[in-house]
Amino acid sequence: MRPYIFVNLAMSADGKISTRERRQVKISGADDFKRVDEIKAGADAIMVGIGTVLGDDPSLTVKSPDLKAARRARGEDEHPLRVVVDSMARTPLDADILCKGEGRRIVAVSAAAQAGRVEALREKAEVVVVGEQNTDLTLLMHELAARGVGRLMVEGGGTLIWGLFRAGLVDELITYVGSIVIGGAGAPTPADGEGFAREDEFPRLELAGVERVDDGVLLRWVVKKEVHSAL
Ligand SMILES: NC(=O)c1ccc[n+]([C@@H]2O[C@H](COP(=O)([O-])OP(=O)(O)OC[C@H]3O[C@@H](n4cnc5c(N)ncnc54)[C@H](O)[C@@H]3O)[C@@H](O)[C@H]2O)c1
Ligand SMILES: Nc1nc(=O)c(N)c(NC[C@H](O)[C@H](O)[C@H](O)COP(=O)(O)O)[nH]1
Repeated sequence: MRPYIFVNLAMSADGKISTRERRQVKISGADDFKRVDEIKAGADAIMVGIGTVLGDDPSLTVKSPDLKAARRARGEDEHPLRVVVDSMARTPLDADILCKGEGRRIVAVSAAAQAGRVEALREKAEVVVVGEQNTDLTLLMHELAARGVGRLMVEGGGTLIWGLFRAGLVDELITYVGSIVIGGAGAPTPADGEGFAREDEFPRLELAGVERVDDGVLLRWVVKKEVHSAL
């Protein structure tokens, strides 16, 4: 059992999700940010990697008062459960994701995380320990499903997104392509990490939507499920 997992990100026309110094770039336009708020409000949980927390300090809160009221009317917290994948428990205790907006938080660490840091985080969030060195994403998804998470939105960054693809955990990829060029050989992209090397490893996608939004393009793919040859 695991949640339905959809990745939503914005990238420049040349495929970067931030600058080579990992500085956040406003890529989406007003309409796309509004769409992001809507899908965030419709999610049970929203997830980022620790690199995004350290780089952007996002709160991952729902912005629209109407959307927050609709969540409350459904008996839900104003904001989705916020999840940080943080193998070594490096989430700062004053991070916006832990401090801004009411609602539940989970920090997912590995057994290798330093005990003192884990204990300190327990004051601000539920800490889930899954995996030895690296947070085990598959086990984490079972933990989230066990807590009632049916729809999980992943915002990034590139390392986490590649890790999710490698574990076969992505059901849908939504990419907003903005009308800027960022460049930089080392600038983060939607899927970083180790990367796939062999053709037969590449996740295959089915294009489910193409839409002009603001001054860019919104692409929606459904990830094809591997068909294991019947042995
Ligand atoms: N444009 C966008 O839509 C968007 C969205 C989010 C983040 N970003 C950008 O992405 C950059 C951050 O990306 P990043 O790759 O540095 O960091 P990240 O957010 O992907 O976090 C990486 C960390 O998360 C943990 N982690 C990630 N994958 C894991 C896995 N498979 N198993 C276990 N632990 C895992 C590890 O601790 C790892 O160090 C920032 O510059 C941020 O601005 C852009
Ligand atoms: N969809 C999208 N378009 C962008 O142009 C951009 N830079 C991001 N980056 C992802 C980052 O995680 C979000 O920008 C934070 O979620 C905003 O921070 P808040 O949650 O509002 O605190 N995401």
